[in-house]
Amino acid sequence: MTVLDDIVAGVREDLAAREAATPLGELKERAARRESALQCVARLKVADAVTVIAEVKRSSPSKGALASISDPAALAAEYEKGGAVAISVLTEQRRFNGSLDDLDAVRARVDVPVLRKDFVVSPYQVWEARAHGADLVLLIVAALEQTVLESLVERVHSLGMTALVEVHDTEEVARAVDAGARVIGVNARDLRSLEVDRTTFSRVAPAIPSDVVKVAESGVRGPHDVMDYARAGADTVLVGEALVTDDAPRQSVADLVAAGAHPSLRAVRQ
Ligand SMILES: O=C(O)c1ccccc1NCC(=O)[C@H](O)[C@H](O)COP(=O)(O)O
Repeated sequence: MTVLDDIVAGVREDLAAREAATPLGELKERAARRESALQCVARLKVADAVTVIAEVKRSSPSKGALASISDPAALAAEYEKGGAVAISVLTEQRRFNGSLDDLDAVRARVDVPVLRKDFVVSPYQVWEARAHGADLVLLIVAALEQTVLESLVERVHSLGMTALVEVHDTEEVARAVDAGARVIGVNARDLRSLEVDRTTFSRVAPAIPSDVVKVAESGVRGPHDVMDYARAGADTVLVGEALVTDDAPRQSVADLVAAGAHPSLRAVRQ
């Protein structure tokens, strides 16, 4: 069993408990009372700059505890002030110590789009995401059969949200495109081995169609990595560990945003 298989097995158990506690009809009513989801594509991909998605991440299978984050909304507000175009909130409980309460708190505090970052395997979790105010939902190709992936992308988009479809190789890019992805994330972290290889993006991104937003996920340690991902064609970068372990997250986000807008990148981005 890979790490990803193990995480998904735990997610399915927790999901069954929530489904027993809250009927889908109730979730749909809550979702209907929410304001419409924010449109994300034009916010993630802007002219002349690589944008930054900042993540609320307490722990991870690869590193264990990273940060206690007693007030995820306050951290998200700092990220927003630093210039993050979206906030990623890990809601998986067992391995990342996240929750839907974190998503609620962040949603209530920030005006930028919020990503539900979890291991989504069922339409129920997509409705949950909308009911809790998410604008973006992560779908991991490696965790989903193609027909399930296609139906989840369709469900995310039909609820007005945007699917961030995560891949790790060019075969998965083809599956993501076939499923209708408008935003594709290339994860430098192999979810089976947990190894981080920052060259993954430059190898995989050329297979992504030009009209699809390209997200470079994982492994950003500082501004130089943002610039490397920008040179390799990223439209936006998703950063977790480097920000939650930093004493000055607002300034750190601002530094990454400044790197993404560095004048030397304009030539490569045209
Ligand atoms: O972070 C992990 O160890 C991990 C393990 C297994 C599945 C997913 C995992 N992380 C989720 C992510 O993709 C990252 O949180 C995100 O891309 C930010 O990465 P980083 O900046 O390296 O924290």
